[in-house]
Amino acid sequence: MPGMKLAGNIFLVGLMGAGKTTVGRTLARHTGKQFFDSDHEIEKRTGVRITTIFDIEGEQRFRERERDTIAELCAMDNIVLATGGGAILAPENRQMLRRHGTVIYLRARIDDILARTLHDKSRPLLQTGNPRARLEELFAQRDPLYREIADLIIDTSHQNVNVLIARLEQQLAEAAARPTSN
Ligand SMILES: Nc1ncnc2c1ncn2[C@@H]1O[C@H](COP(=O)(O)OP(=O)(O)OP(=O)(O)O)[C@@H](O)[C@H]1O
Ligand SMILES: O=C(O)C1=C[C@@H](O)[C@@H](O)[C@H](O)C1
Ligand SMILES: [Mg+2]
Repeated sequence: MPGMKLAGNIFLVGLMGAGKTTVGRTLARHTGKQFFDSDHEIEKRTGVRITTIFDIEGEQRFRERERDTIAELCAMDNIVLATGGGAILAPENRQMLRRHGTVIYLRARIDDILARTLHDKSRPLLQTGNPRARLEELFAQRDPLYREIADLIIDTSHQNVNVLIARLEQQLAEAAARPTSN
């Protein structure tokens, strides 16, 4: 729904391969907001890929970089932000995202995520012998956290990206028209 008006920031959360980057770019174009991706910002700042940060510094240091980056991006206005899949692990990030914008949880089935990420080596947490088991663990741990902060939950399975975005924009417009309940 190009031209739709929805004030403020929109934050996309969800597992790797849920479509945050893909959906976020288009949503930003349709809403006239600036698009950011926290993973890309971290890569820009460090000058290296996420996998390299994991290899050299470890996941914990990556999470610190991610926290700093999320805090800076949350201080902006009128942006669409695709967050890293694990950004919601830190309670500070969850609080920050809730406070500073509308949070959309893109929910995907494990089978879809496996298919979408099969040939992509850029996600260090999936470079294991059994990516399905890893994804099941991540889903069990994170689904409640994504839900905890979500204003909207969108199921992305069996959805062509364009249809998905149209539905998402319709729900956002409906949510914006409703009196706030929280
Ligand atoms: N609804 C969809 N249907 C089919 N393919 C999709 C859909 N959404 C995204 N994809 C494809 O899945 C892949 C992963 O999408 P994307 O990179 O946007 O996910 P992400 O949530 O940003 O992942 P990450 O957390 O790892 O950055 C891309 O190749 C994208 O084209
Ligand atoms: O799910 C995760 O923990 C991650 C997802 C990606 O977006 C990257 O932030 C990184 O690969 C870690
Ligand atoms: Mg992404």
